[in-house]
Amino acid sequence: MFPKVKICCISSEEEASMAIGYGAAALGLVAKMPSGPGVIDDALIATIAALVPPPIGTFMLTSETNVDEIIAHHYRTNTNTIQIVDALQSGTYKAIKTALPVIKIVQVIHIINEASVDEALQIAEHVDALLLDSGNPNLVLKELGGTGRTHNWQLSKQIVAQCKKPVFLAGGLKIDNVKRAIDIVQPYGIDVCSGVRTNQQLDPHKLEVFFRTVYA
Ligand SMILES: O=C(O)c1ccccc1N[C@@H]1O[C@H](COP(=O)(O)O)[C@@H](O)[C@H]1O
Repeated sequence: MFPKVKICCISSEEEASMAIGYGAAALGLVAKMPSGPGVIDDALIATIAALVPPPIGTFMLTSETNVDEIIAHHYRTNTNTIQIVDALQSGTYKAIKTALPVIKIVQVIHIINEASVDEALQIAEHVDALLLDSGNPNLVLKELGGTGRTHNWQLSKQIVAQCKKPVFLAGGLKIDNVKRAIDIVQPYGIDVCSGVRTNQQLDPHKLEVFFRTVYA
């Protein structure tokens, strides 16, 4: 089976339409971050999300780590999915589910070393899906995604093999490496930002070739 494709860093209604037109199953809308190229403001996230038809997923990427702040952030953007890009510092996933029962929760795990595998498998029990990325939340200026870098796919492969929830693979995916990444990791979905952009704009040619490569 082919993986679902999530196109991230959507920055306008036009980019949303283009990504959906080429076959995106989900769109990523990046809110305020400590670093990264894809950030847009909450009002624009809400505007784009409201225009996206079902069953397309609208993922609001939040760097909030406090559950009350995450819930408040959701109410400002109203996407159907919350992608949490950093580790929870206070509160529980259950509290988010109780407050927002129909909203899907996707937790990002930044693949750093073998310990990331245990972290992923433990957190998977509490969320709807995982997304494996290449950031480093331990840096002084946190990297929470949008790095354009790949990570150790052997660790991601271990997570997919053992995890009972859907797993998206992200981090530096592009036309030249996406097929190999899929063959190795066998993810439920793949997620791309910089690999389908030119000068930070969504590039229709790269998108077309990317989808063709994924579905080959
Ligand atoms: O793009 C950003 O600005 C960003 C910032 C902070 C967290 C996540 C961000 N984007 C996400 O990062 C992944 C990987 O991006 P890339 O393909 O390596 O460029 C992507 O899924 C975006 O969702």
